[in-house]
Amino acid sequence: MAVLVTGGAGYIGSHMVLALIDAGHDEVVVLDDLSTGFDWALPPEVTLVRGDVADQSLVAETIRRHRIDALAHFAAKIVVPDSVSDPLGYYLANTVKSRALIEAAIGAGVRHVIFSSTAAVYGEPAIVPVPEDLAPNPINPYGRSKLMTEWMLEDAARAHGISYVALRYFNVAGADPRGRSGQSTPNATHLIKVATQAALGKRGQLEVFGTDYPTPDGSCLRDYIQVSDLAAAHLVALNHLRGGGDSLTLNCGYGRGYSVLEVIDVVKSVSGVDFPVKLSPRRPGDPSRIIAGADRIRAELGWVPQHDDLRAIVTQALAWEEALGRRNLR
Ligand SMILES: NC(=O)c1ccc[n+]([C@@H]2O[C@H](COP(=O)([O-])OP(=O)(O)OC[C@H]3O[C@@H](n4cnc5c(N)ncnc54)[C@H](O)[C@@H]3O)[C@@H](O)[C@H]2O)c1
Ligand SMILES: O=c1ccn([C@@H]2O[C@H](COP(=O)(O)OP(=O)(O)O[C@H]3O[C@H](CO)[C@@H](O)[C@H](O)[C@H]3O)[C@@H](O)[C@H]2O)c(=O)[nH]1
Repeated sequence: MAVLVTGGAGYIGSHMVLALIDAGHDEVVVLDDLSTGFDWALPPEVTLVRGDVADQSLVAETIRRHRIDALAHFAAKIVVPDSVSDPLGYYLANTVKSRALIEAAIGAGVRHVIFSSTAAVYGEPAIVPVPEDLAPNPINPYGRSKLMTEWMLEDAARAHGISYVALRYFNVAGADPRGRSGQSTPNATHLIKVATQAALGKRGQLEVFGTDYPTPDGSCLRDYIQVSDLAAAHLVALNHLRGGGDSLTLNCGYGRGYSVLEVIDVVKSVSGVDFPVKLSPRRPGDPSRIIAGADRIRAELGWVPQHDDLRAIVTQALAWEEALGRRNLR
């Protein structure tokens, strides 16, 4: 059996590839256009097909040639504020291209799909921690573009007899504890990444986007999940589907929120650097608080996180950022 990982050269996808290799799965094939990913992030035993997920003939040929039964679909555009300024670009990348991929994959014989969805489908939830059965209500084009793909997958799975797990990731952070991969995107916008860059002097300061939210300290609350824990959730989802399990939609988070200001304190404490912080206006598209209802994935898949520790997550992110500096990458 073989798995096709779209976006496998990216941050989270590369950790999924490592998890599959570590688990001894027969064959791992990555489809990636390297728009934000890196071929060097892939171990040598992986086959990289460089191309677009919407190239249906490439997708079909790849699936048939490698006898792929399962698709893990990570490839996407991922920056919430960019989706506000370029909504049509996000609907193309995350919705239209996913439609083409799903169609080609089902046509070529894929039986199982794991989809990278997002907490952004909930928007500004009335309940936190947010349970999966709360009606989605995204407040930015990124969340909408992903929700539409969840719906396409649900409908296509029912019509064509395949099974899927849609994993709604909360805020993904940290790096492979063995130092093999991490968040490498230049000009990344994610808080922990940006804060580690500020601590290492790669950025002059860190901006806090909004201090007037209805939260205890006025900054936004997020649920930060460690990236290898998230990859492990994909592995148990894959085993569930291959074992004949039903389609599922599951949150991936720890069920606890940290404010932006709390995260900054931890990065300062772990790094020992009191980098400059600027209090700035709100960023477009940001919900004030988003925390996972985290019970269902444990109950359905038996997933047990191993890295639920913000200090450890920050330590890994710092170590990876230093390693990137040594590789002369930003
Ligand atoms: N990072 C987070 O906190 C977070 C949270 C929720 C959901 N997600 C989802 O997780 C997935 C992976 O995110 P990431 O943080 O690893 O991002 P990333 O940018 O590091 O990875 C995306 C990968 O997809 C590739 N790609 C993009 N468009 C492509 C296309 N059309 N064809 C082929 N390859 C393409 C890129 O080159 C890159 O390797 C995304 O679907 C994202 O929406 C991420
Ligand atoms: O330099 C920065 C960067 C971020 N933030 C704030 O930090 C929080 C987290 O922001 P960020 O790390 O950019 O993540 P999100 O915008 O919450 O989005 C991430 O988490 C979502 C799930 O919650 C995913 O869907 C997205 O793909 C992923 O980028 C937000 O309040 C931001 O305003 C700052 O204050 N300063």
